[in-house]
Amino acid sequence: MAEANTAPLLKASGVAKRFGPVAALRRADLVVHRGEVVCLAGENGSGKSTLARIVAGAMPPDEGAVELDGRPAAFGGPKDALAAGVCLVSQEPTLVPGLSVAENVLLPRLNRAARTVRRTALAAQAAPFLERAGLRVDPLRTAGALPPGERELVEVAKALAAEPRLLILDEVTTRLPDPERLFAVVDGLAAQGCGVIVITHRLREIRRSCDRATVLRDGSTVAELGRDELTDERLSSAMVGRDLGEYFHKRPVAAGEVRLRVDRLVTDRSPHPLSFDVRAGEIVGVAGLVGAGRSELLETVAGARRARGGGFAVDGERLNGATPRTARRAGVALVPEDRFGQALAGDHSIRDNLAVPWLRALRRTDRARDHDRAVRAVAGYRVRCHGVHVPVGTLSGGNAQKLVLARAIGHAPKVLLLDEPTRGVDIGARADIYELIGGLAEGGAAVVLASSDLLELLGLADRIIVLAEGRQAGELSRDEASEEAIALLALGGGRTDDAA
Ligand SMILES: Nc1ncnc2c1ncn2[C@@H]1O[C@H](COP(=O)(O)OP(=O)(O)OP(=O)(O)O)[C@@H](O)[C@H]1O
Repeated sequence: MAEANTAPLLKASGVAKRFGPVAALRRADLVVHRGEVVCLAGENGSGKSTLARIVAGAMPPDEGAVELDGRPAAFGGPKDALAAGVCLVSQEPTLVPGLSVAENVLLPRLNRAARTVRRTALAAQAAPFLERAGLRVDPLRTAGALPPGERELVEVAKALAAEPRLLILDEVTTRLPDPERLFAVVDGLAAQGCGVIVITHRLREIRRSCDRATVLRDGSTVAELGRDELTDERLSSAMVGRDLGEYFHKRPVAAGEVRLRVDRLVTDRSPHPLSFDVRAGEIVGVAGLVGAGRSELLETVAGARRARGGGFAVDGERLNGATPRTARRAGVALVPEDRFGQALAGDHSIRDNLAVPWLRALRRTDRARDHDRAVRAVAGYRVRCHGVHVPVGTLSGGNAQKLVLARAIGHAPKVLLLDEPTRGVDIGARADIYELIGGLAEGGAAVVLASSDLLELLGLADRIIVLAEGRQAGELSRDEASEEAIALLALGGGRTDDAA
């Protein structure tokens, strides 16, 4: 017993895993001690999620050993891992959409305990975990009705309710407007002796929350960085193997013709009309907390939701009652937040997914052209894959996101609507994507960028519109914009520009 206590909480050594011809992990090592927060870092496709899933019992390794408290952890599945206190919050959703928020939060416990608990009692039990996760919703609401950001917080609450000894957070913060709140929870868990593995591409979050970092490259552990070594330079050169230099290249603020005019638009989330213009060559940022109405605004302009009032126009042509098809014809492209729900067909190949917007226009498919286009996109966006014939569902999260972008940008849109475009994308590819977005704007497109990554907004946007509870809380020029100014408006402070 004493021996077990001195062993690390988690020790994974020499872990290898193949998926057919793809070696997702070759030789991965990872150690986590009690009370430690360890970052698992690496480029898209380096094997982080695969290692996380093996540790959490979702699949066995082909080779290598996973030990918990010094004992072999041969879990038969995630339930076994959960029973041993290992809990994974993964990149892709696990909530049961038809169940209530409370039932989802308590699902792991419900399996163990009696199932006849009344709904109101469940709501009361779930409430403290929702509160800790920072989500204010009625616990009896149906989980499937929540927007993606709020669903992510339900996932966090569900993990907290499982009272983990080892918590794995795989790209969780990319959907959260206030990652600091989650990191405060992580600090609290670590102080109680819980081990935490954080997977994130945001270097600032690594520095903020982690005691050290284990870096994977091509499926093998290549570096261990201590707390003092968690600098942007050390992290990025360990992950990518090259120096990335400056991320954002400031473009002169463009003053072309108005390309997108949003005119007293009322969306599902914003009963208060929204009005703004985006000129050719401009990148306009949209900031706001979860539930502020960012995604609904973009989806309405892309024709994926019906406008409840007002309208919008592209190059002076009003698009009333737009459908995705009419919006696309008018030159509007959307990169949605929910990549698998709205953008990609997981069972279909990279080639077919990239071809989708052109299929209808061409009326017949040109396989050779689709193939060439896919090969070019995969090379240009550095998508890690084993050929363009593989199903996109087998790609790592960040690589799938690159495909959604490749498809939207490849369509040479007049208006590009980006909803969390770099969610889960690694730092190397992120630099490439920022350059592409900037290039598209310079070519005359009007770009609307909704992001919860404030550095991304501040680095790319010419001006920033801040939404708060479906209302246009204010607009900040490049000179006025700062993290503090955005946060103040997003929290409801500052002026209100109600365009009613
Ligand atoms: N089920 C699967 N079938 C086939 N290939 C897979 C499967 N799951 C993962 N892979 C491949 O294994 C490699 C590692 O993927 P993994 O998701 O672990 O990477 P990651 O480091 O988490 O990437 P990201 O930062 O993009 O999330 C990738 O090349 C991916 O395409």
